[in-house]
Amino acid sequence: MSTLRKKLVMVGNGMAGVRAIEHLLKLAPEAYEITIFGAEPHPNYNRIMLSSVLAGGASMNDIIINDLEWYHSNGIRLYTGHTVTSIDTRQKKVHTDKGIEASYDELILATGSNPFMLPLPGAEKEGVIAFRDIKDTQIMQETAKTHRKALVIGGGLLGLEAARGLLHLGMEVSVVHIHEYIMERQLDEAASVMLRKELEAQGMKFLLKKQSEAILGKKRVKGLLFADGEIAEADLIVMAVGIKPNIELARKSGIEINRGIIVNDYMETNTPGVYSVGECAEHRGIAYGLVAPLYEQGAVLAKRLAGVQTEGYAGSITSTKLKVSGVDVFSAGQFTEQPGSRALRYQDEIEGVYKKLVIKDDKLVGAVLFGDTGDGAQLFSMIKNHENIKGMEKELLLGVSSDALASPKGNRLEAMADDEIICGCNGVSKGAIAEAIQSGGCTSVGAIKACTKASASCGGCKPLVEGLLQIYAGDNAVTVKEGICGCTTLGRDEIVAEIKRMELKTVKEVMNVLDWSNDEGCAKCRPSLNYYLGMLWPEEYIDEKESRFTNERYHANIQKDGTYSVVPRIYGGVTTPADLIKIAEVAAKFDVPMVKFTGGQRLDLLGVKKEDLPKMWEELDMPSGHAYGKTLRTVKTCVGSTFCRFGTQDAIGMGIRLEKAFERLNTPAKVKLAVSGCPRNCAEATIKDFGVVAIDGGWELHIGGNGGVHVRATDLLCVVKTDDEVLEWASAFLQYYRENAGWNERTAQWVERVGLESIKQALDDREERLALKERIEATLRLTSDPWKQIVNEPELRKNFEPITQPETV
Ligand SMILES: Cc1cc2nc3c(=O)[nH]c(=O)nc-3n(C[C@H](O)[C@H](O)[C@H](O)COP(=O)(O)OP(=O)(O)OC[C@H]3O[C@@H](n4cnc5c(N)ncnc54)[C@H](O)[C@@H]3O)c2cc1C
Ligand SMILES: NC(=O)c1ccc[n+]([C@@H]2O[C@H](COP(=O)([O-])OP(=O)(O)OC[C@H]3O[C@@H](n4cnc5c(N)ncnc54)[C@H](O)[C@@H]3O)[C@@H](O)[C@H]2O)c1
Ligand code: SF4
Ligand code: FES
Repeated sequence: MSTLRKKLVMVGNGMAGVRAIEHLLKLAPEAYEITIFGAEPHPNYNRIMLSSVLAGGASMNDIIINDLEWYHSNGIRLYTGHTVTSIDTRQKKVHTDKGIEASYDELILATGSNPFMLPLPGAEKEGVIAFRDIKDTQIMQETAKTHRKALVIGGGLLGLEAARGLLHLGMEVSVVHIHEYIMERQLDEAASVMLRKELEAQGMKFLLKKQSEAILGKKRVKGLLFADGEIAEADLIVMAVGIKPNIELARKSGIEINRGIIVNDYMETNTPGVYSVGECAEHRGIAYGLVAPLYEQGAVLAKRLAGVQTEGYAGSITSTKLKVSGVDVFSAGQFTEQPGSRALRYQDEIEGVYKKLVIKDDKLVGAVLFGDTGDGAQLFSMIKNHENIKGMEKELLLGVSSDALASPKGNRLEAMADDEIICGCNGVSKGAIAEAIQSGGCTSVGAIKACTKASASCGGCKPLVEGLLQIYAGDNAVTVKEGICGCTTLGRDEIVAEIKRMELKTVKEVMNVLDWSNDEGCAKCRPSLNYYLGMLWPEEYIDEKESRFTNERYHANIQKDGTYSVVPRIYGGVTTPADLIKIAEVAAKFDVPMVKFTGGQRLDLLGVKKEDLPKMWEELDMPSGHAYGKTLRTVKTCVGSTFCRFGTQDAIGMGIRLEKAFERLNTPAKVKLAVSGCPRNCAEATIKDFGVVAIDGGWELHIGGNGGVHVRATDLLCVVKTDDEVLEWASAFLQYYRENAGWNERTAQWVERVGLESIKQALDDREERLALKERIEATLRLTSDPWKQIVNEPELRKNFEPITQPETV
């Protein structure tokens, strides 16, 4: 090693510091003789992934970022298990607890944070730990083998990830949170409630608005006492109530500190030759606790040490993604409204999706996503780049398609600068990924992950990595089959095939036999399995109510204010004076705040209290309109030849016949039909899932249409002559859709995915059509009106009594 090299010493062998060294080695490999002291007995590892290790998604070996060979080959002297105890800033020397002394020309303090431990009486007992490092993770893994009850104090990112991991290890887990809403530092109330409900469905319990007072037990923890006098039993308590920058060494050495070690834009402390980077550093009043900003700091520090021109570090906007399998939560920037900003919200209780965008001066400044976080990375990029989004607000809120995100210059990804960071967790830029694809020959996300580490931690950047793969690898891009959710690697077709082959009959059995990673499943797989099992075994399978969304469990559409709606079935949109009088009387008797005609030609009684639902249905004595859930909704008709002078066929008669044939049918997603009496198509049949349009001497049958956000016109399936043929084709089409589409896949998406020709081919053969018709009729014969059942069974009526416990989704 050259004696001309300056001596660089780093205290702390964690993610931020070593990242800065990696950069420095690229910029000036010969400039320094480097020595690193790390208190932990390990080489640099990915702390972020401890959550995955706990939840069974990675092993300890997977999380090593730089192995000992890396230090060796880069000429770095590494002291693991050494804590630096003092710095002599005048002599420029550091000392460790094991008696080592090292002199430096430049010193980096990268000491990270310490977990904040609540100073409760009894906090020193055995079984009370934090969740910060490999040692803590190992203690949790070991404890789960011999003990059952775990309490996690703190419902933030770390607490929830710890709790999910402990559930995976088979423990009973309750999260103790001081506020009413979990993750209040990242989420608004709506998203927080949705998250809690989903985690409850996965088996996690919550003790909210609880102030911990003392830890009980003799040598080992036995329980936790709260300020309200209640006690929760515990064999293990994990504290996850935040972190505090590790500044003790700096304080003792006279380096300027506040909450963290104070640094300027070049990561310099007030002491010449001493720098700080990572969670221990405080820049412009902020000490960050996420890796993306720390990596940005590291890049600036490396340039400074290498003598490369840099504009300095100007602070970061941050984004977070909860790493819990089966739960998609994303938060970025300023997620609450402030004076001068406004928020746009979208909530779909049925799909379990919530989106909120906060906009200021026509720029996106913050976002919260729950249930569908696919757009998170793109939205975050728009926030960071202060892009003007005027005119794009609606598209951004309603499921961003790549078109909506296309910048005026073309695709946003293409327009991004090469040095823009794509993977915040691992600090990987667009340029690095492009190079891995173009020069490194990577053709899949897995290969890019192995080569650059992009998408190796929280996975939030995966959609962007996939996008870059499409741009740079084009047709060579290998898309890897995805599981239906994070609980399994199996796709829809494999699961259905295995259920059939092994004759699996319950949701639990499927999860056990097919090796689900989450014992309780998640909001995506539970309802999917419930549907597939019901579709495959109509006679034996008993619908699992807990696998359904609120609307389907209460057979009513929940409204934004928590009330419900009542929609009786009105076949083909045709009613009678007697039915209208009955509806009006019930609406008046129960003080229904609003009665509205729906787009599906029926009457919607809105604002109904849950407890009134059974009584109202009893008095109405009409079939349920199923205006909720995944089933046949309406059959819209025009007046057809009955009254219209253009009509060539009886559209009303055909509509009523279809609605009576398929009402109560369970389908992968909601299904709407329409019948028009001539090609003028007044019933808008060509934007329905199954549309029937009269022509001279017969009917055109159309499939795969959709109104709403993503409008799609139907494809023509065939032309038939008789009414019976319409029924035959409709039956065959609907059953084929039931048997082949993914749960929650509308016919429009399904037709696009499998192609019109494949459906035509499958239905072309009459024998096959009749077999499908026979199967749908067998299923339909087993259905009954849900409200008739509820009205007549006192046990079922009890579900509608007011409840005080939170509902689970
Ligand atoms: C379980 C878990 C999950 C996380 N998930 C995410 C995530 O998904 N996304 C995200 O952005 N962030 C996440 N974080 C936060 C992220 O891990 C930290 O922000 C990051 O590790 C901080 O890096 P650092 O180098 O500043 O500190 P650290 O990684 O803590 O490294 C500091 C090192 O310095 C050592 N040290 C301290 N004092 C001395 C001394 N005097 N002498 C020698 N050595 C010393 C410490 O032992 C430690 O090893 C997570 C954290 C945890 C614990
Ligand atoms: N997915 C991720 O990005 C991820 C995952 C894990 C950790 N981290 C990072 O690690 C650090 C530590 O995470 P954290 O969740 O501990 O910190 P945090 O500060 O984000 O959250 C702590 C939570 O504990 C709650 N709390 C505080 N005092 C309490 C008390 N007495 N009783 C009950 N609850 C109490 C707070 O209300 C808060 O919600 C953070 O910087 C975090 O960003 C990030
Ligand atoms: S679609 Fe034809 S038959 Fe039906 S109302 Fe319109 S014009 Fe009349
Ligand atoms: S942003 Fe977390 S893995 Fe890429």
